[in-house]
Amino acid sequence: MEYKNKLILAPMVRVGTLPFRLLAAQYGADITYGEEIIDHKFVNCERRINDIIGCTDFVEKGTENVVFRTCPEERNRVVFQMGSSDAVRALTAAQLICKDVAAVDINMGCPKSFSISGGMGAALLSKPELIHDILTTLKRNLNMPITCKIRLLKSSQDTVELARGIEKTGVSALAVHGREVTDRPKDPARWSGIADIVAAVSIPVIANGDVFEFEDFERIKSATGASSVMVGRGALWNASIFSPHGKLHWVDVKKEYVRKSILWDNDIKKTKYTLKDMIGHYETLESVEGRAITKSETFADLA
Ligand SMILES: Cc1cc2nc3c(=O)[nH]c(=O)nc-3n(C[C@H](O)[C@H](O)[C@H](O)COP(=O)(O)O)c2cc1C
Repeated sequence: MEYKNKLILAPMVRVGTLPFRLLAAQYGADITYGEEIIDHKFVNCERRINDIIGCTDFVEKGTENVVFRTCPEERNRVVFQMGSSDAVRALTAAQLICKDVAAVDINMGCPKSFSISGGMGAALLSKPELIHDILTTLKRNLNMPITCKIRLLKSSQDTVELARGIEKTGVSALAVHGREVTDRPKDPARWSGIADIVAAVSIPVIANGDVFEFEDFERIKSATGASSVMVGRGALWNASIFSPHGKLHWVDVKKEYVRKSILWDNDIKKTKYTLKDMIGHYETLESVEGRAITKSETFADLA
């Protein structure tokens, strides 16, 4: 997969399932990341072809719990993002998925306590040897692009050193969320921190943070020098941000998301979470619609 000059849907837990990824791609996203999946969970999954819906499922053994659902249409643009703290386990998980996705990414930015306490996500940022171990193990054993997503460290020098170390592992690209681990989402992303990394490495850097309008794609590219751009909340609130023809009204995007969720039999809880975040950005969830979504238990209720 080529990482230059791409518009990319960011990995988002509960949001980045198959219907949302297809939604973003329909509006113009070139590459779509799945929600982070923890390797511990994934190694206990089995691959099943789902002929009824026309997709491929990875289901927790002994259950009907679909951990990851994909379909041939997105094969060449979907990135499987994984949480891991162990090279061998990461490889075992990646080997299960490698034929069904375009690339595998390791999450090195998640600040949540379950990630940090498990040695995953942002915990990796202070363990360059483990980063090296995980990325080189994946790189050597899989014939597909391997990438990772990091946050900024406290000093630009440390971040640049980290990025150079990551580049040496042979990854195909490096996604940089322009915030530090302790920053909150409302704190402005530091595009200058991303620019420092772009100047120091020669692999494609994917710039991420505070892209909310189509025009921001060019703004962040010229501010950072990055070749590609990744969007999180801007896409969650209106996935048509990727369209060069201008954003659609968010209500139309919401309807299309519900339609796709039904079509692909998405996890109802994840659809509800995504819808509430989407709607909550524009209006109160105390509305008739907001309360009805909260109460709904099935797609029939939601529809
Ligand atoms: C609901 C939600 C879930 C997220 N889940 C993940 C995740 O699974 N993996 C990850 O690397 N980042 C995750 N993030 C962070 C985003 O990928 C992105 O780095 C962050 O939102 C900054 O980009 P933005 O300013 O465009 O929103 C999540 C963000 C949101 C809002």
